[in-house]
Formats: sequence, C-alpha cells, structure tokens
Amino acid sequence: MGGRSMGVTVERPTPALRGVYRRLAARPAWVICALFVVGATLGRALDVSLPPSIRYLPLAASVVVFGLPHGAIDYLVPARVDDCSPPRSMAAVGGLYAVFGGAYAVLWLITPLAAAAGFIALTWFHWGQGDVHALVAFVEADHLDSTGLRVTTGGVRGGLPMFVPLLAFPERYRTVVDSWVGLFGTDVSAMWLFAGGTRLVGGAVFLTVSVGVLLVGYRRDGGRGWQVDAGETALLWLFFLTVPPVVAIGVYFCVWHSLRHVLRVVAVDGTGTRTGTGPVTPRSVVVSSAREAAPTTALALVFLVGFASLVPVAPASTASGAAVYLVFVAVLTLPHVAVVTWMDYREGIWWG
Ligand SMILES: CC1=C(/C=C/C(C)=C/C=C/C(C)=C/C=O)C(C)(C)CCC1
Ligand SMILES: [Fe+2]
Repeated sequence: MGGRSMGVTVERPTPALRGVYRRLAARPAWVICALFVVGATLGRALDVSLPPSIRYLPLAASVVVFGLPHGAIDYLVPARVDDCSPPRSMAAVGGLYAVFGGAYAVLWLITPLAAAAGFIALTWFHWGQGDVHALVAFVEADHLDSTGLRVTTGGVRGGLPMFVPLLAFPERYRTVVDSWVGLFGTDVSAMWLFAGGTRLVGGAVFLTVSVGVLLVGYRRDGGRGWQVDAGETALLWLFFLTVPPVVAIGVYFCVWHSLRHVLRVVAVDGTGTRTGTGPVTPRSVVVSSAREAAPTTALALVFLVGFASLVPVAPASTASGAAVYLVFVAVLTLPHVAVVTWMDYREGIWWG
C-alpha cells in the first residue's frame, strides 16, 4: 500500500517534455534497436557479418552523438538542481571530475584488471540507474512502487548491456576487455568467467530475475508503465543476445542511455530559461543541448588525445584505439556517476 506514494517527490517532467521523451528518446531507440535485431538475425541466417572496422562505427559516433556530450553537460547539473551560480556549478563539477577521474586513471595504471572489472560493475549500476529514472520520471511506471522493485529493475536494466553479451558472445567480450587491460601490459586471466557452465548458470539466474521482477511489478500495476518496462526488457534481451557486442554497446550508448540522460538534464531545468520562451520540441532540446555540450565535449577530446599519448602500450589498431576511448570513458564515468547519483538522491528516484 504505502509504497504507492513512492516517487511522489520526483518532480514529474511536464507533459510537453514527456511527449518529447516519447518522440525523441523512447520510440527512435525502440525502432533502431529492433532494426539491429532484424539485421543481425538476417545476417546470421545468410551467414554474412560486418567487417570488423565497421563494427566500431556506432562507438565512434558516440564521441559526438549524445555519448560523450551526455556527460559533458554535467557542469549544468548543480546550477539546475540546487540553483547555485553557474561558475560555482562549473567549479564543483570540474573539481569532482579532476579528483575522481584522476584517481581512477591512476587505478588503471596500478591495477588494470581491477579497474576493468570496476568499469563493468560501475556501468552496470549506472545504465541501470538511468533506465530506472526514465521509467519512474518519464514513463510514470507505477508498478515500480518500492525501493526493492526499483533496485532490482536497475540490476536487470544494467545487466542487459553488461551481462547478456557475455552469454551470447563470450569470445568477443573477452577480446574487448583484453584490449583494455592490454594497454597496460596485462591480459584477462579469469577464464572461468567465460566458461560455458558459468554462463549457463548466470544466464538462468539473470533470466529468472528479469522475468520475476516483471511478474511482481505486474501484480502491483499492469498498466501502460508496466507494458513499456516489459517491452523494453524483452527488446534489450533480444538486442544484446543477437547484435555483436561492440555494435550493440555503441548503438545503446548513443541512442538509449545518453539520449535519456540529456532529456533528464533538460527536465531538471525548473526555470525553463534554457529552452528560452518557445515550446519544448525534440529539435529545441537537441539544438540547445548540443550548444551546451559543445565546449566541454571539445575539452574532453583534447584530454582524450593527451590520454592516448600517455597509455603505456601505444594503440596500433582499430580495436586498441577503441580501447583507449573506452578506458578514457571509464575515467569520466566515475565522476559522472557521482553527479547522476546525487541527482537521483535529490529527485528521490530510489525511495521517494
Ligand atoms: C564495448 C563492450 C563492452 C563494455 C562497454 C562499456 C563498459 C561501456 C561503458 C560506457 C559508459 C559507462 C558510458 C557512460 O555512460 C563489454 C560489455 C565489455 C563487451 C563488449 C563490448
Ligand atoms: Fe551516463
């Protein structure tokens, strides 16, 4: 019972913004992911596969298509959530990025395997928290009416991109993680992680939790919010089971996680000054967010070039170039997650 009032303190995005969410984030992501599922299934049936360098295109696109920019607007968050002055907001987030990002970069140098495992765990949490926010705030998913259901849903939503590819493509998964730690002269030693038995048991447990949390949610409220949740969960299961992981993660990062976060940062702009006086439309959101993200994205690219020249083993292939980018993203992700977790706390995403 009492649980139903949960989330009331979440300031609901305006109906106009929820419309923009549906048109700009929810539907396009659905269509794009579904098309990739169809493409991957056809490709398998006809025995054709993408050339390796093409597989990295979506990940490369994330440098400018919402991926890197979605974190590059973090400097606006304290100003919008707490009404502090823009310079203070920038200084606080800049300091956070320097300290947390710097410390994590050092961890990669000292113990790359732990840093890599930490990156996957952090992304599991972060991509899960992003989807829980979208469900609670934009979709108004009334079935997620307790902290337990939200945490479990977050675990499922984050595990879809981080765990399901391991079930379907263990070799490629290992190759990617190997390419990260290879930059520091190490390789992945935990072979048991990729063994058939581990994956079978892990997959069965994860499928059970995915279905179980939806069944519990259905009994709370099987309305539209639940239908969206169930549909997205099923789609993402299929997506990460069928689409090769480097492609799938690249696409998901651009059109799923990042776009939702950009809309969230628009939604917390209570004063409405950001979008001017005109109506909020998908176009106005993209244009104004791009403008806000441009300088900090450019700055991140300068740091990326510096970072690439500092890794111990110089990248010499597309795969190791992608590894440099992802390790750099890892370093930015730790402070970014701190910002987003603080937003969750202020908006009452987990417990109302
Ligand atoms: C590319 C790739 C992987 C991991 C990617 C990660 C961890 C990306 C994180 C991005 C973040 C955190 C962006 C910011 O929000 C896996 C799953 C190991 C498997 C194979 C391909
Ligand atoms: Fe993010």
